[in-house]
Amino acid sequence: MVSVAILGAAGGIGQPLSLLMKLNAHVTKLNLYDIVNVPGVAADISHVATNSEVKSFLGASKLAEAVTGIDLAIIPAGVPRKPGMTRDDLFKINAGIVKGLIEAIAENSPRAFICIISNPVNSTVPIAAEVLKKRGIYDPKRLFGVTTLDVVRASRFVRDIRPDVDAATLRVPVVGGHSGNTIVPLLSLASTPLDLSETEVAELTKRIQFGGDEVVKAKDGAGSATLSMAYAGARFADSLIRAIKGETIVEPTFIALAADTEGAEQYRQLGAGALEFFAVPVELGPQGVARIVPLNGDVSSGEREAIAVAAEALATNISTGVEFVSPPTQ
Ligand SMILES: NC(=O)c1ccc[n+]([C@@H]2O[C@H](COP(=O)([O-])OP(=O)(O)OC[C@H]3O[C@@H](n4cnc5c(N)ncnc54)[C@H](O)[C@@H]3O)[C@@H](O)[C@H]2O)c1
Ligand SMILES: O=C(O)C[C@H](O)C(=O)O
Repeated sequence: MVSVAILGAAGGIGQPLSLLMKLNAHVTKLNLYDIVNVPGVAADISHVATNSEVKSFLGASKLAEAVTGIDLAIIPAGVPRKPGMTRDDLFKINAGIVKGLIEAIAENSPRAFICIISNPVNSTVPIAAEVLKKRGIYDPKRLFGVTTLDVVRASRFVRDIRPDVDAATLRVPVVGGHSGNTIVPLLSLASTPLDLSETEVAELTKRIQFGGDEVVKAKDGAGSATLSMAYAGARFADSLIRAIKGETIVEPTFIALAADTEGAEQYRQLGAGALEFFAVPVELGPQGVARIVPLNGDVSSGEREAIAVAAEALATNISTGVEFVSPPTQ
């Protein structure tokens, strides 16, 4: 029995993500919540011949009910980028949306696992943590910023220049955060040695860091990645659900390093320093984060420099999120 709520279910990500979660055989209850259009989406998806029960929740008055009795909330609610915008430009609108949704989850399903897709992830995850801390129910093992799309892109973009590599099984650890130069792919530690030239590493790194921009540009004002994100979000949610049921699965995700203080140490020394949140490879288990997985070798000097750049930007993104909920006292 796994009950999942998708908040922002009628959106560009929400719709295909809801469909993919309907296809997930572990899911028994699927609550679809949005402030517009969700009855049609839920009616449509409810006809798919799997055993889960789909319910529609439209508007703020239904939010509490949508998140009552759930094991897992997946949150793609909020506005996407248009050309020329950074993810940080979304903060003004999305910060308040995420805060409100987390408050409802905290009130009605305080032990639910929470996966945040809404951008800027580097700040919306700290917002969520702060809301949960204020309520005294924060468990860093149960809160995740979904960075799976960066890992998915890394595997696929490597294949573009190494056609002998299997994009579906190649794993490139991606650490840091989820925006521009906070995204740090560790190509030197890919699951298959890639033997890349310096130029190839530089070009691939840049493409992985700014892969989102390719989609924003191609959609030309109609939003950002939705279908690849739904795939990535469904993959992360499936991994988490299977881990809750007892499988051991590793996925990179943006979490509180406090979730595994011992495992975090290697990443702190690599450049995460005192940052509260960082994307790291995480072994998932029945309680969420089971442990932070150590890297399987030494990072290159270029990767170490990229982590330092990421850490500086992340420090600002994280405090912007924290201070949105807990403004500093003068
Ligand atoms: N983490 C990632 O890798 C990643 C990847 C792609 C997109 N994103 C982010 O995901 C978010 C959604 O993108 P999209 O393309 O689906 O946007 P979209 O505009 O197509 O859909 C967003 C949905 O959220 C709903 N919404 C707005 N306010 C809400 C509220 N208070 N409660 C519930 N639902 C609400 C809207 O009605 C809409 O249906 C954006 O912030 C985008 O930047 C993140
Ligand atoms: O690029 C965006 O704004 C959406 C998302 O974060 C992505 O990486 O595709």
